[in-house]
Formats: sequence, C-alpha cells, structure tokens
Amino acid sequence: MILTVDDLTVAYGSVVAVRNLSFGAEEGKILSLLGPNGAGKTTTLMAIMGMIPIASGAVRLQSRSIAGARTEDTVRAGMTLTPEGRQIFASLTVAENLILGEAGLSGRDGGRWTRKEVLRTFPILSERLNQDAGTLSGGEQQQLAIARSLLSNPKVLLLDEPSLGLAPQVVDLIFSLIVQLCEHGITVVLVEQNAMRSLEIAHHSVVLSAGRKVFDGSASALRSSDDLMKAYLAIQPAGRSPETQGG
Ligand SMILES: Nc1ncnc2c1ncn2[C@@H]1O[C@H](COP(=O)(O)OP(=O)(O)OP(=O)(O)O)[C@@H](O)[C@H]1O
Repeated sequence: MILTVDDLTVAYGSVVAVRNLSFGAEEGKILSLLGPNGAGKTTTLMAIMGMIPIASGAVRLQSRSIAGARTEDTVRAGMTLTPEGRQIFASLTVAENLILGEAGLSGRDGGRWTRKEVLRTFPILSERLNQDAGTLSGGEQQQLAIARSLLSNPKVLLLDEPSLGLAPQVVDLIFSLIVQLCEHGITVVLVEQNAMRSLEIAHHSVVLSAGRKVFDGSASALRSSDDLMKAYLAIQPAGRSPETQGG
C-alpha cells in the first residue's frame, strides 16, 4: 500500500466526523471513497493532508508517517489534494495559476509533470494561458485545478468531487483524464457524488456512513451488491443510471 490510514479519528470540537477509520490505497490504482452527504469524506482527505488536525490515528505515505505533518511537507513527500470547488485564483491568468502550482517546490527532484507535460495532457489550457482563470468554463477550471496539483509531481492524488457541477460530456472528459493519470502510475483517491461513474473506473472502494467505514473491498463487489448500493449510496438496483447521486 502506498497510502495507509490506520484508526483515524477526526473531530470538530465535540462533533466526531470520522471515527476509527482504516484503509489502504494501492499504488497506481484508483480508490473510490464514497458515502452520503456528511459521511466524512472531505474531512478524511483534509485530515490526511494535514489541513485539519487529527484526534488520533496514523497516516503513512510510502511507509513514512505523515500524521500531523505540515501540508507543504506532505506535498513534498508526494501527496496532493485537488479540493472541492477547485480553488483556483480567478483573477490570475491560467499561466499564473500554474506558476503558483510550482511555487515552493524548488529544490525537489524533477519529475515527469513539468509545465510542458501538464499542458500536453490538458491541451485546452495551452489555448487559455493568458486568460483569467475566472473566465474559464467549469470543466476547464477543473482541468486547471488538477493540472496545478500535478505540478507537485504527486505519487498520490486526492480528488474531491472533480465532476461537481459539470455537464455530462465534460464529466466524461474528467473521468477519462483520471484514468490517464492512473495509467501514468499515479495513485488516485477519488471522492465523488457520482458514485456509479466513480465505481466504473475505480479498482477499490471504501464507503463511509456517519464517519464510520461500512464497506472496504473491490469496486466491482460494491457495484454488484444491491443492498450496499441502496443502503449507503441511495442507488436502486433498477435505477442504476450514471446520473444517480451517491452522496
Ligand atoms: N468545519 C466544520 N465544523 C464543524 N463540523 C463540520 C465541519 N466540516 C464538516 N463538519 C461536519 O463533519 C461531518 C463530515 O463532513 P464532511 O464534509 O467531511 O462530509 P462529506 O462526506 O465530505 O460530505 P459532502 O458529501 O456533503 O461533502 C458532517 O457532520 C459535517 O457537518
């Protein structure tokens, strides 16, 4: 396992959002982290990135303990989060947003994901380099957000709701890009409200409900369990359309 989370508990004051969560992400694979609204998915991603404190538990990236590490050190160690809502700088150009993605990483060994390589993977960004990021479409902004994350050359990329609010054909593009990243050897932890689509590309899945793990197994096993799909992802056996919302 390239990323191991062991007995993680995270609380906001007296509200325990994630309780005794353990899971592992296998190198070069896609892990789909699912669950209804408020299940604790975003909290999990932020806690393992060191963006919010953890109450207890261990997090290891390539066997190295990163629990409690500063986010920038975790990024340097090889794990990056593309947050929900993209959080690009709207009033800066695409090029400036990419430069910020590279900032602070000087001194790190060069990796595959140079700006040139990123622009090759996301060609639309090449055409938009001098445009303010705020003028991009939702799908283009999401590509910019992922591109910026890639510039830190992550071994593990955490993606929080990358398809949120995008038109169906743009969702297709984003999902195919995620598969491409995986083919380049990047381990992806994918939080998605579009549970069915996510399970189509994922190898493994972990399902949370009210902060606790209720499933940990292959994506195909989850897809074929009508009971789990219905109970935790609100997907009826007869209604398994790609548009079904999964939390
Ligand atoms: N900043 C915060 N302060 C207090 N409670 C919070 C905070 N952020 C999240 N929570 C609570 O923690 C729990 C888990 O929230 P989280 O956002 O991690 O869930 P989620 O699975 O990502 O949900 P969603 O699909 O709605 O994004 C929820 O009960 C939520 O209300």
